[in-house]
Amino acid sequence: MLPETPPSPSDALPDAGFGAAEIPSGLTRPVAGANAAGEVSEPAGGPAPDAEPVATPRVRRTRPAEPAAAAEVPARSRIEVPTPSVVRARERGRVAEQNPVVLRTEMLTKVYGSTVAANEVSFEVHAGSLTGVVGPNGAGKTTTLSMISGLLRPGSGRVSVGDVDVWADGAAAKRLIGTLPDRLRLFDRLTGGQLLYYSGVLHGVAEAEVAKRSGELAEAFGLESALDRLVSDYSAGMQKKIALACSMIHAPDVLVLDEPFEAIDPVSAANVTDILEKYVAGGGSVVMSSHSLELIQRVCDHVVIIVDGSVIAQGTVDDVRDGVSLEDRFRALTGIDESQKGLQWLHGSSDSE
Ligand SMILES: Nc1ncnc2c1ncn2[C@@H]1O[C@H](COP(=O)(O)OP(=O)(O)OP(=O)(O)O)[C@@H](O)[C@H]1O
Repeated sequence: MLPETPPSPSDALPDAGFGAAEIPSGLTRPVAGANAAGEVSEPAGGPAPDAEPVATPRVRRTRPAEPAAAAEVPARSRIEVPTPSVVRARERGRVAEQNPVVLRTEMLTKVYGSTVAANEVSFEVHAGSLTGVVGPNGAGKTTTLSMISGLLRPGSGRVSVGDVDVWADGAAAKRLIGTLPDRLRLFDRLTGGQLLYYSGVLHGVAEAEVAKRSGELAEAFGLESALDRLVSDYSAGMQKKIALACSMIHAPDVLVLDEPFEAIDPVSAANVTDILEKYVAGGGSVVMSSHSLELIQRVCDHVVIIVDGSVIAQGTVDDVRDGVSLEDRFRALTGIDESQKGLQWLHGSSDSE
């Protein structure tokens, strides 16, 4: 039963032990080739792109032990320089290519009257990969992501997560997929805590585990103090964050996120990036759309470019951008500069001249 007051993070988690940007340990997933410490190595047998999804036990991350004694502290402490996201993404892209395919779209098509919103869209996502889906307005990104996450029935084509056909076995697929849909339609007369509670139990997570994960997710997304408030009273960015948290609470294999960074402030965006990077480092996979090509280039290891419903380029970010910035590549592929040429009346002299 739903508690009248949703479980407070502090009640549920006496000492969760996670920093503000740390993803809850229960949400990490195994990666093919990961050792007990969660480090990834290439499989001995080489690439296995069509292998079944990973079924090894989850990788649990533990805190390193405290230094035993002051005498162990080196005379001059080393300054830790964090690896930039872009370097991590490049390395992750290489490793992910060796991992099994967890998500596959095959010839996904959706037609509205005379508009072909998605035209035979086919691509694959490997375990441990962060894939960006980009394209101009109206290109078909939301249509494609909605068909992947089981929210919009394709006209034709197939989408599978592991060996589950999303449109043949929706219930099984929804346990494997976490979704942040376009145009959030949240049950906003619930509190944030209640929304997390329902998202968890409706995905079959045990109540005690939901309480634990809710606390950890609220802490990770900086929403601890907002859990007792109605979601309708949240700001746009807070609503996005609670929706993201809800998409993760059942520790899915794949996150399908439509513009997860929209309306989120820069500090929170860095925090969300960190959460997503840790999720994929634990073996999860993310497919997300964004209009920020700078963000996609920095954070994602793979990219799919869709124009007029069709995939016009896909692969690792480095392969697709081919030595120039992703934005320059995108402009060249989509001809977006060309489409602006007819606006001289706006850019130049006034009508009265
Ligand atoms: N329910 C609908 N009925 C009719 N046409 C639709 C419907 N949904 C989407 N479309 C059309 O399908 C095309 C693709 O839309 P979609 O929302 O997938 O694009 P998008 O790439 O997500 O765009 P944006 O970047 O603006 O969010 C557009 O031409 C859109 O007008």
